Amino acid sequence: MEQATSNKSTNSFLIRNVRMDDIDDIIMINRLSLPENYPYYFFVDHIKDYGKAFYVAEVNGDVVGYIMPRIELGFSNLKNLPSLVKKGHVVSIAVLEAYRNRGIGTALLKASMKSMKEDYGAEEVYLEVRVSNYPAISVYEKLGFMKIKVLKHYYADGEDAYLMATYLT
Ligand SMILES: CC(=O)SCCNC(=O)CCNC(=O)[C@H](O)C(C)(C)COP(=O)(O)OP(=O)(O)OC[C@H]1O[C@@H](n2cnc3c(N)ncnc32)[C@H](O)[C@@H]1OP(=O)(O)O
Ligand SMILES: [Zn+2]
Repeated sequence: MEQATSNKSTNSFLIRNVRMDDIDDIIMINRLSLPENYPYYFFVDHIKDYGKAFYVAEVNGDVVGYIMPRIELGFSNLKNLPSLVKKGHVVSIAVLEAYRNRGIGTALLKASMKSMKEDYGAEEVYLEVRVSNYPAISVYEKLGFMKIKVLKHYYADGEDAYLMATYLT
């Protein structure tokens, strides 16, 4: 009983909108989790411009994950249209290793996708992911993303990316 209660509390997390004072935690998580890193102002600009769809995950008051999005006007990745559409772009998502596989990444992405649609009017969402990144691809597929095409040598080390996209409904 005691054990069950404590397990439950260690596995619970909170998803909330980003604040400017989360930035140092986000940069730390980004550097620990991914080889794709960005300058400080890049995070500041995304918090300022797309903050409603930018979320962090907290466990016991500590930030342990983030999703950093952007909203763009561009050609649809899903339909062959001559006109431009509003698209959410997942620039970066990461959860500290010790907190993975308990639903945090899925919850961050779900929250951001909802805001992309409801707060920014985006019709679809896309991202790039390393072809070898099975955990990330499984999260994206679970939320309806499809592999649209392979972007050859997309990453600095030469690895290919999948461009993945889905409708925001
Ligand atoms: C656009 C981009 O940013 S692409 C780069 C994505 N980020 C990274 O790669 C950074 C390092 N990775 C991470 O931070 C995390 O793994 C994330 C953000 C991708 C996922 O976060 P998590 O909190 O672990 O996600 P969550 O718990 O919701 O789901 C993980 C899923 O991966 C699955 N998984 C774990 N390991 C593997 C594996 N080796 N192969 C296939 N699936 C796997 C789990 O089964 C789980 O799916 P399920 O819920 O259907 O069982
Ligand atoms: Zn991208």
